[in-house]
Amino acid sequence: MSAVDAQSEQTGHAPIGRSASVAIPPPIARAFRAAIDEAARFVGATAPNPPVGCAILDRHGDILTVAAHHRAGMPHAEALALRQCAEQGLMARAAIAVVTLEPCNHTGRTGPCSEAILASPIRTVWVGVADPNPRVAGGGIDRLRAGGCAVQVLDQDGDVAAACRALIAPFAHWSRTGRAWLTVKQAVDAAGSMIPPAGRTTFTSDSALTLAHLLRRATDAIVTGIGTVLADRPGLDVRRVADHADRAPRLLVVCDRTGRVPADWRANAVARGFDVRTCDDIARLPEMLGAAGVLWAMVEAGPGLLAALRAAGLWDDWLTIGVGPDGTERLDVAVRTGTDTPLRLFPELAAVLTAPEGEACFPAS
Ligand SMILES: NC(=O)C1=CN([C@@H]2O[C@H](COP(=O)(O)OP(=O)(O)OC[C@H]3O[C@@H](n4cnc5c(N)ncnc54)[C@H](OP(=O)(O)O)[C@@H]3O)[C@@H](O)[C@H]2O)C=CC1
Ligand SMILES: Nc1c(N[C@@H]2O[C@H](COP(=O)(O)O)[C@@H](O)[C@H]2O)[nH]c(=O)[nH]c1=O
Repeated sequence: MSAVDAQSEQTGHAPIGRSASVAIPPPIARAFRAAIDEAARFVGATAPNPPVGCAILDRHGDILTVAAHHRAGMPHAEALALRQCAEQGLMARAAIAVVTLEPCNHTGRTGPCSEAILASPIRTVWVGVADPNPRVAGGGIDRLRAGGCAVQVLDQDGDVAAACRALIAPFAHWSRTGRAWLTVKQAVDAAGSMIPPAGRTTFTSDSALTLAHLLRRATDAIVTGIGTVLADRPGLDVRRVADHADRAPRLLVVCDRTGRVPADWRANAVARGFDVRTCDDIARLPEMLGAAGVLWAMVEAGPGLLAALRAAGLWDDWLTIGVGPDGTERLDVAVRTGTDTPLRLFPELAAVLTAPEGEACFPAS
């Protein structure tokens, strides 16, 4: 019996493969954490594919290798992890795969991961969350079971399962609706105003600005309003944080009904690598982004556009950063569609999300 199965037995929880509720044995939880962290490094690089991480363990629960999907067209996490195992001469010891998302069972840009796992010595698979993609939806798990693997899918509760769902929240939303996930990021000063002091475009703290750039890096597109473009001539590019996987958003959408985007600003944005488009009907914005392969977009706009998005219910989560009335740093998150928000991936925000009362703050003047 493996250490991992033994752990289940000692704790009295159902062993791998049963559908009954299971506590995650510590070696498996550790492997999930490693796979989640690796996948999180590529959030913002994989669209239209989801970010996925995979760890391969030996029968004692020791991690042999960890890998993630880097970008569409490149190997899936499981395929890369198996390749690393083989390259390192560790394949004979491979016994358990821990995958944040159900392995695929179709031939897309790469071969089916279920078959790659079945062709290896691995016979136990832990899955963080079933694939919401209708082309996969349970097929990978069924194929693995039919091929002789014991497969355990995590329960809905618990931090590990929540992190696996957070990783694919935009992908799940896009797969079901064709719409991009919209995160509004709003900076406010102590008086509740969004308008920066004269001569400046930002006013929040150093750490808040870093968080804003981390968010830019994690998303696939930035949405702004023509008022902001005209007032700030914003860069909206990723700075302040390293961009190891070339994750900077490629698409920049300006909500503008009157064709006022200045040619020189557009040319600058294009020179920085942006595909600049305009949107004259915000009702169509999520579909427009989704059709462009955007899973997750961040809105950085002024009070005019934010009020319109709020009134139309066109947001999935809403992050307010800045200074509270008492002068202290504030960080509020409102989540519209349950708790499966990708903002959970940011440690600073995970703390806010688990707070009993996440206060929502909506457009300031
Ligand atoms: N603190 C913060 O987080 C931020 C602050 N700002 C600040 O905000 C100020 C600019 O704010 P504001 O002038 O309100 O500009 P916005 O960036 O909010 O852009 C407003 C424009 O959005 C367009 N828009 C509004 N509703 C719709 C709709 N339904 N469909 C399509 N387009 C729509 C309109 O374009 P049209 O006129 O063509 O109809 C409108 O003029 C600046 O001072 C800037 O520094 C900006 C970003 C973030
Ligand atoms: N004022 C404000 C923000 N505002 C957003 O940042 C834009 C400037 O981006 P850039 O030109 O790339 O530095 C600005 O036009 C607006 O969209 N963001 C914040 O994190 N904190 C702030 O205080």
